[in-house]
Amino acid sequence: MADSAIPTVDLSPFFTDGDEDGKKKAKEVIRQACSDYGFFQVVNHGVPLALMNRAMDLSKTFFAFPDEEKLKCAPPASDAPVPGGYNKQPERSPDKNEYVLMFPPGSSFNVFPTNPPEFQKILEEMFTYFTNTAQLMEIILSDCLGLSPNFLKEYNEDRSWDLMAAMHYFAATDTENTGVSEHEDLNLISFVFQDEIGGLEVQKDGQWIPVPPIQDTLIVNVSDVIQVLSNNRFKSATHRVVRTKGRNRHSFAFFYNLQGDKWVEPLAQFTTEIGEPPKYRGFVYKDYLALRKRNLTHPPSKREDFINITHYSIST
Ligand SMILES: O=C(O)CCC(=O)C(=O)O
Ligand SMILES: [Fe+2]
Repeated sequence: MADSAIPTVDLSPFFTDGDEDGKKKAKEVIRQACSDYGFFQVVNHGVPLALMNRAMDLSKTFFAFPDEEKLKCAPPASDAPVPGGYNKQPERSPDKNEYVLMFPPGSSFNVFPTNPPEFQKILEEMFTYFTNTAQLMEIILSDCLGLSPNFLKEYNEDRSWDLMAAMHYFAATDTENTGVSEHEDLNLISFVFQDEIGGLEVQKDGQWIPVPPIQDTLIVNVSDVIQVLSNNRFKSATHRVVRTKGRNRHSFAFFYNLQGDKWVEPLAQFTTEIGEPPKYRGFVYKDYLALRKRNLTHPPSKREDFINITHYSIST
């Protein structure tokens, strides 16, 4: 079955001392999944399940409020890299969703709903746990790439651009069902926690594979920066969200990110040191972010003209 093809990895060996064999086996599955798909799921990932369920319930409560209530935490004018707070996709966008976006707890860019009252605290807790799991994941991915386990951590220690979105997708209509159009995430590593409705799909060999909702799992997605650093060893997965008729969908997406001034280019370990040509020219991360934002503010008329990471590809 196509949908069972997304591997699920148990991360518990990484939370207990001594299970070297368990760690090795998990890393082997992750390494393979990252080069085949850029997508896998994890269980026993360290994020408390009661917290995840509570966050999902509160998010459903928030998004069921009238616009007037939700707009109380609309983004104020600020120099944030992306607007924190409540956002709804513009009418002209094919993506029919709304979301609350946050930076790390304590960030001056954050604007939180005050209703339901517990929502802010629970969002902040989710963010902290997601960050811890992402820090574990960056050690695992560094290792899987044959780099020193601290490589990615040392490459970017600045956590101030990390993001989390609580998302709500409207039910599909008779004529359209796009939740999020096909894309690759631009950051380092993404996590998705989806509700029981499903709709997330990942592309492999030109086919769309549904990622079925499995309770208590997190979906892990390798993103563009890892693909560039690894000179395509690991894939940044193309994915999308398809909406369901008659059912609203909720999810959380966490984006473990780079600080905007970071320089991104294929690492020497995957190019000069092994005599392979780089597949990308280098760029400043925030310049790429600005181009991707332009896709949304000034959408090109043809899908193929949307900027993605191939903008920096070196043709061979
Ligand atoms: O809601 C989801 O399942 C995924 C959302 C997503 O891919 C994104 O926001 O980049
Ligand atoms: Fe995404």
